[in-house]
Amino acid sequence: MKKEIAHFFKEIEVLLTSNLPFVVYRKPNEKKVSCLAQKDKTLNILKEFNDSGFVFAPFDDSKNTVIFPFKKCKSFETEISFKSDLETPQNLANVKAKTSLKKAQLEHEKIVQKAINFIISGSSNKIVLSRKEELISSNLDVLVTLKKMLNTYNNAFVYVWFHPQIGLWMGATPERLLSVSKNVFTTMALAGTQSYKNSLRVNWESKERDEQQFVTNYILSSIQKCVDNLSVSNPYTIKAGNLLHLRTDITGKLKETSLLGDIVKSLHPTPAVCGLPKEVAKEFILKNERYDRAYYSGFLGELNLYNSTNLFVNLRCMQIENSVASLYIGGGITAESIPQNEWFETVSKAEIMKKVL
Ligand SMILES: C=C(O[C@H]1C=CC=C(C(=O)O)[C@@H]1O)C(=O)O
Repeated sequence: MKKEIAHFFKEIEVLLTSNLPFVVYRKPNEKKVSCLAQKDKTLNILKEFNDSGFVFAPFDDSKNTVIFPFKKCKSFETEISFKSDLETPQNLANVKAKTSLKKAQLEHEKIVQKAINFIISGSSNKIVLSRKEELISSNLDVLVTLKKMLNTYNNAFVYVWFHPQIGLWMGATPERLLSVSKNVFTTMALAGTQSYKNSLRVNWESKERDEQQFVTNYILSSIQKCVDNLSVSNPYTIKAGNLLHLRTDITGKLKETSLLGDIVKSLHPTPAVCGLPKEVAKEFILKNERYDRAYYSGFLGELNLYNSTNLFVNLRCMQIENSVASLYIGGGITAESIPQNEWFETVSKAEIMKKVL
């Protein structure tokens, strides 16, 4: 059901106080903002990839994926323009760091160096390492933050997701895990980062080219058996907020015998968020990152909803608990990485969420 913009956000405001599970989201470059609100507080776990609803999956693929089943939800939507004109009153949030950044920098650079040594020893080609940055933010208004994300990040998948047993997550991710519509399959290899300085015409160093090529190769080998008529673009530069990334688009036709669940399982987690070989990198991450990634670098989105599947990788995201906003940020490490540069990359990525707080 389509609603007026003001009416739509009024309903979201009511949902935010209701303690019922819901998600509000807008797909990249679309005007439609959708809401799916579950009618009860059950925590529904995804069992089959032919279910229909909105899924929310953690990084660790041995853990459960949550689904808001379409049948148990009410859904409504609105349309906003591309002119970024949602009114956002001054956000009165008073944001400050909870822990010392200097200490976080030392810790991050230490595990990056450990990963570089591990890679140089021949055990792995690439490992994606991340960290969590906690901010104290009194007076944070989730609705204002959502509107700011919608205004600022047109080409991202923007969302707010809530379940009373899990909490509230929000983000603006530039990375599509996969889309399937009428057997047409689309995915992307996204990696490599540099700051945006008023131009998309930039030079990419071998470190970034290599880390992105690892992702492309991995995706192609994972989907080869399931997809016909594969078409692969050349890597090109895209803008995501204050950052630039390298991206390769991959499309094809799903074979009739291919199962969506098998494809998702073979893709996730891709080397854009985990590394190569996948199991070795995952083990390194779970052992060495000193925190739980939870839903950061998992995936989320529409599963068999309105005749298509649109899943995104949960990046540039944060979790809001009481007055603490936890930002999750990471980057790909290869043999050529320099620990201090990797730290600054996470600092730049953190800006994407800080800008909307
Ligand atoms: C892991 C993240 O970004 C991934 C996506 C794009 C570029 C990346 C990079 O340059 O390392 C990462 O692979 C993150 O934002 O937390």
